[in-house]
Amino acid sequence: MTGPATGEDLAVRITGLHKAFGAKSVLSGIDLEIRRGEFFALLGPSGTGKTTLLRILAGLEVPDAGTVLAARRRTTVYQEPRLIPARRVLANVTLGLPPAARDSGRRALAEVGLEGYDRAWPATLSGGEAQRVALARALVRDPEVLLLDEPFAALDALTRLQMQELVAELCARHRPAVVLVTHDVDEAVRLADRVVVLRDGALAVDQRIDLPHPRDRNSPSFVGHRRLFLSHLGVVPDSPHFASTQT
Ligand SMILES: Nc1ncnc2c1ncn2[C@@H]1O[C@H](COP(=O)(O)OP(=O)(O)OP(=O)(O)O)[C@@H](O)[C@H]1O
Repeated sequence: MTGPATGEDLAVRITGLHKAFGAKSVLSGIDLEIRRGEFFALLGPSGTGKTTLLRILAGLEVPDAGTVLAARRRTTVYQEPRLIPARRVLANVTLGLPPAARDSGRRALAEVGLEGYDRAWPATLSGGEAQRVALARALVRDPEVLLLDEPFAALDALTRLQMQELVAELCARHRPAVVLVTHDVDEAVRLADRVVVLRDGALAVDQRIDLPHPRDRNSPSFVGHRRLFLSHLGVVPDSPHFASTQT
């Protein structure tokens, strides 16, 4: 069953979650609680069920067994911006909302660095700008749970870093619970309060990251966390760089 989260502090509570596609078991007995305002990252090899878990949280997929309780206002940002080409930027941001939402739509655009883009057409935007619009569209809905499904994966490396900074800033200001699905270990360690590795249908590591923001990717603690997650992902950190920076 999927329903509203109980308990004042929790944004998500998952108990005994199972999901299979045909004969293939994808999630087997997941228990997970995510607090309000917590930035939670889910790492895992390709095909382990990260997106399936996110889709279950979004209410787009139904579990075979278990209980999924989640705060009511949930919004997803995907790898691709999913804008409607025939609608201008502001109309995309406020899609489905009453006309009075236009002011908050403009404010959300300003928050993502796109002040004055209200009347632009999606086709005229760069990939990074389009993804900023997708973030504004999520923001204007004031989500209690923000679901991020590899939102930076299609961007070039520099834009990705800029977007990570933007998301860190927005989430620190608005404090939704965030569930970030990513392959990028550094992204998870840069952004999250807590990182979980999903392997073979189960949660393999559940690690808090208490480093202050902004986080220095070269600090010994950052490097230590990176090594921990890489080892749980089955990547052996044996390069000279790793050997010289490990803690
Ligand atoms: N609707 C579906 N029908 C059948 N199989 C599915 C369906 N959705 C997902 N799967 C399968 O479930 C498994 C987990 O998929 P999922 O997309 O959740 O993994 P993932 O960890 O997000 O992978 P990636 O990191 O590559 O995006 C895969 O083997 C996938 O093929």
